[in-house]
Amino acid sequence: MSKLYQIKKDVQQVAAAIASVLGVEVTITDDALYRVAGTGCYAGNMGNAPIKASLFVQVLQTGAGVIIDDPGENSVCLRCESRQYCTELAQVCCPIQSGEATIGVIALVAFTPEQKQALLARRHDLLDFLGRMADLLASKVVEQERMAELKGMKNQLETLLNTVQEGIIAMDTAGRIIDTNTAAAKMIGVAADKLIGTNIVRVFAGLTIEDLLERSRKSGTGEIPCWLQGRRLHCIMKFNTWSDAAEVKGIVATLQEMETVKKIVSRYGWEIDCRADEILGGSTAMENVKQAVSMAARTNTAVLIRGESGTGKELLARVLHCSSERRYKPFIAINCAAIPDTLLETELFGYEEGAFTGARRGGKPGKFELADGGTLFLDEIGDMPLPLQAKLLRVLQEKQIERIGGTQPVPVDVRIISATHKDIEAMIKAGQFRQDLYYRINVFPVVVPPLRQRREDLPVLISHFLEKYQTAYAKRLAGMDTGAYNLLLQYEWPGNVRELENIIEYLVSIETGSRISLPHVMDRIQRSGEAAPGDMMSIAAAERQLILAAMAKFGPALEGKEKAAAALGISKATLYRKLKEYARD
Ligand SMILES: Nc1ncnc2c1ncn2[C@@H]1O[C@H](COP(=O)(O)OP(=O)(O)OP(=O)(O)O)[C@@H](O)[C@H]1O
Repeated sequence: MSKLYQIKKDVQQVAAAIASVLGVEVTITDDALYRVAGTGCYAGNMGNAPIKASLFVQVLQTGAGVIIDDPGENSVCLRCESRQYCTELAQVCCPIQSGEATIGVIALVAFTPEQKQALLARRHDLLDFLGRMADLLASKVVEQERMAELKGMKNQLETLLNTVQEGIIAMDTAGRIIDTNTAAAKMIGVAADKLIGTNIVRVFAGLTIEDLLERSRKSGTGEIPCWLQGRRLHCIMKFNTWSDAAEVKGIVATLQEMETVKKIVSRYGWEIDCRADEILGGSTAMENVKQAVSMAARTNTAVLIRGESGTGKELLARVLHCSSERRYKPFIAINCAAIPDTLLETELFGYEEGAFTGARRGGKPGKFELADGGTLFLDEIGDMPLPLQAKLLRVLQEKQIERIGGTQPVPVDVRIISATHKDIEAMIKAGQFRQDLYYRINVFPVVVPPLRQRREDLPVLISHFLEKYQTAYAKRLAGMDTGAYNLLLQYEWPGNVRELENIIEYLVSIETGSRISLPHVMDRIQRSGEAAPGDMMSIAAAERQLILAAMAKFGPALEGKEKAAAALGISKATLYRKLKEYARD
């Protein structure tokens, strides 16, 4: 489609205006010689086939205007196919130029002697006038091209905005919505065209204009509470301003639904690195624990995991979550002992804006809301203060929470896994733990025995952590001295698997020789014991057992003692001193 054809309405208007002012007929063709507009006898003959007038061809080729007073006879007309039917008496022809290109021809035609006289009398003025009309049409073409370009850019931008998952709302500085993408309209539940013109503070009831301006000045992010026809829109909003020179012209808000944020956290934060075979240990005790976890994963009931610190309670809780139907939803963990009592309530249940002095703008969701649809792991539940135990019980019964300072209950669907190393039954007797809460959280009990009661698991754990930390420290060791290995097997492990993992990491990191040696192990275990004085006996006992085993193997003779000291990696003097101590006991 030619450039002139795209503005054919304008072209026809110009043709009609010229004809009525000058009293002659007008015809306008495009650069392919198709008639785009015409008056009088030309009016009904538009765009069917290219016209064959050789005069128009010449104007298009030369880009210069022509006046002829003898159509049919003029030398230009000699090549014209319609020459013998030509009824025209005079013509003034002018090219229509757009930049360097000639995009059409505009012509005035006289069919009567009066028209011819009028035309020829003012021929040069008329050529000049036609030149201006041609310029007018050329500028219309440019305008049309710009409009098409702008429309293309607008479509591109709209597609872009509607492709992003975040909601986007543009507004003026008074909060009046100017534009919005489909994601925002969908989140709010109102059609985009209905939102345009509405003030944002009418959509988000908790927002004021002052608040909006302050947030946008600081490019702030926060939750905006919002109730839409009884539905709570839980989203995170970020505000930015846009300016023209130094003046702020408007504000853009981006919205993300909490549900989406939680899905991302859940997907990328956890789902990918959690597998049931991460629980190591083939002892009967551990096999029973693994079986219990896999059974609990098939249910939706509350699980209470009990065991000493470092036995792997959190690991079991994560594996349980990942093996359950909730695996694509969040797993949120909170350690009730690590957070001061006063903060624990807000951490669990969240708060609304203005709930207390210093409360964050827009409020904050609690762990219950973040875990919605997934699992909440309440570690060290035995440390939860009594008043909060009562509130937790109510939430578990009613399956809804109320943020601190909030007025509306928020429904939550959360599976609870709790863990403790405390003697909860004794705490119940002492009035420190609510019995009714205990029944609620202990529907499915799982007990993890301490490492010292399942020593069969030690070899697999030792070799796993050795492998893990050799890779981490980019080292390759030839293994471990027998004495060192035996000490690890005999030690009491009061800190359970966590302590074992820490010690092996330390041993791998400091070892400069090819094998992990007994003195390093003894030294490290000794220091571990110093941190927990109650466990000193177990280290001493392990050491005694080792030395006596070596003596039994190599015999009490001088040579045997020398061999035992060498195998244990200690000096003969130390061996004699130790043996003297044992003899005194
Ligand atoms: N059976 C196991 N197999 C492999 N790794 C384990 C095992 N048990 C524990 N671990 C590892 O030991 C470390 C401590 O485990 P975790 O934090 O789960 O213990 P916990 O009982 O929850 O401790 P706490 O009561 O102190 O919170 C983690 O690095 C965990 O991966």
